[in-house]
Amino acid sequence: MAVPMTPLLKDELDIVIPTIRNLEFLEMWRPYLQPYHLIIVQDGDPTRSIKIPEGFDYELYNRNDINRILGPKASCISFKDSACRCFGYMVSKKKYIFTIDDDCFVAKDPSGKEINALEQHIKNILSPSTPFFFNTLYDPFRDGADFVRGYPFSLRPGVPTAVSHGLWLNIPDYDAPTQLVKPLERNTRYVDAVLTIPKGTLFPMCGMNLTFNRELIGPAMYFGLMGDGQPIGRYDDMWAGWCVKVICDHLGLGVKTGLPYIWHSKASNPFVNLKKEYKGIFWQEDIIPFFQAATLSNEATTVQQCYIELSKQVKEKLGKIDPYFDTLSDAMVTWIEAWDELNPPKKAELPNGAAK
Ligand SMILES: O=c1ccn([C@@H]2O[C@H](COP(=O)(O)OP(=O)(O)O[C@H]3O[C@@H](CO)[C@H](O)[C@H]3O)[C@@H](O)[C@H]2O)c(=O)[nH]1
Ligand SMILES: [Mn+2]
Repeated sequence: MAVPMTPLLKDELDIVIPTIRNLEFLEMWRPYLQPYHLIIVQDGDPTRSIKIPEGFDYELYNRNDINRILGPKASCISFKDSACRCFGYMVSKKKYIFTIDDDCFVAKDPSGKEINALEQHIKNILSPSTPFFFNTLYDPFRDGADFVRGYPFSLRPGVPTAVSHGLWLNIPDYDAPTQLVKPLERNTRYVDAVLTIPKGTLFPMCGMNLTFNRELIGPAMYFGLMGDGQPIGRYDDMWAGWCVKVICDHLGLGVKTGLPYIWHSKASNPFVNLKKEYKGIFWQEDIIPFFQAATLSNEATTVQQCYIELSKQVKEKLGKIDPYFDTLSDAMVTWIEAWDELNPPKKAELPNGAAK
């Protein structure tokens, strides 16, 4: 009798969902996600109870839990913004994270077959990336592909993959101005490709359909301070992506984008989004050059050290744009302190294995 396959990374991966809604969307994902542990970060009013379909193994955190667990350090976790999801990354004890929004459903490929997005993310994250030399036949580690002629053999082993960035059919992740001028545009284009984002190139990381190796890059996955009381929104994942890419480039880690697709069903309100994004749209004309020019010292060999160095540069170079960046820089430090408090180095990682 065939032994049922154990789902890949079943005990090494958590699924983080930020939500202000009930989670009936999980019904559609049940065949693919039920074997995995969920970390649900309930945003907004903690007295609301959200409905979670039967049969899922989960832990649920609301704002009261975040405040109880982090105390004053909870100030670095956004409130009333999907950025709160990063609390789930911090409390997880697993090696990998898959984060998905509650308005993202199972998409179909051009043949009409359902896409198991998590399975594709796992393939992406478990195979190497090629940031140092572009392979024109895309991801050489996919079935039916390889390195093309002229690709240096010395670079073919690739580097460990830290991030797998998936895409979206139907409602694309457009900013508010684009949404306003193209309200009816839907993404119907399924591109069967996975690409490594080359070293030295930034990208707009969307948190809707994202997987990462928590042990390689977790401490850099801070979704910047947004939402209640903050002058900006909908740049949480972008901020994380820029910090992550600079640190991945510094540490020789890879970031992939492309497959898998999910079906993004809900367009959030473009006018509300415009208000949230407004300052970010012009601030980013200074933020991007900052990250493009950012350098980290040779002494920065851990993600935490890299992140603290970045936070100092944020205060020094972006603080002059707006006091928000001073607050964000401090929040970046608080995030690392909270991360290290909840994730003390394992005994083996301590110098000569000394007990902490
Ligand atoms: O205050 C809030 C609002 C929403 N959430 C949860 O976060 C995700 C995304 O929410 P939604 O799908 O309504 O918004 P989008 O504009 O489509 O989100 C995309 O834009 C980015 C803005 O940061 C975001 O990262 C993308 O996913 C849902 O699960 C909501 O339930 C929340 O927790 N708090
Ligand atoms: Mn959405």
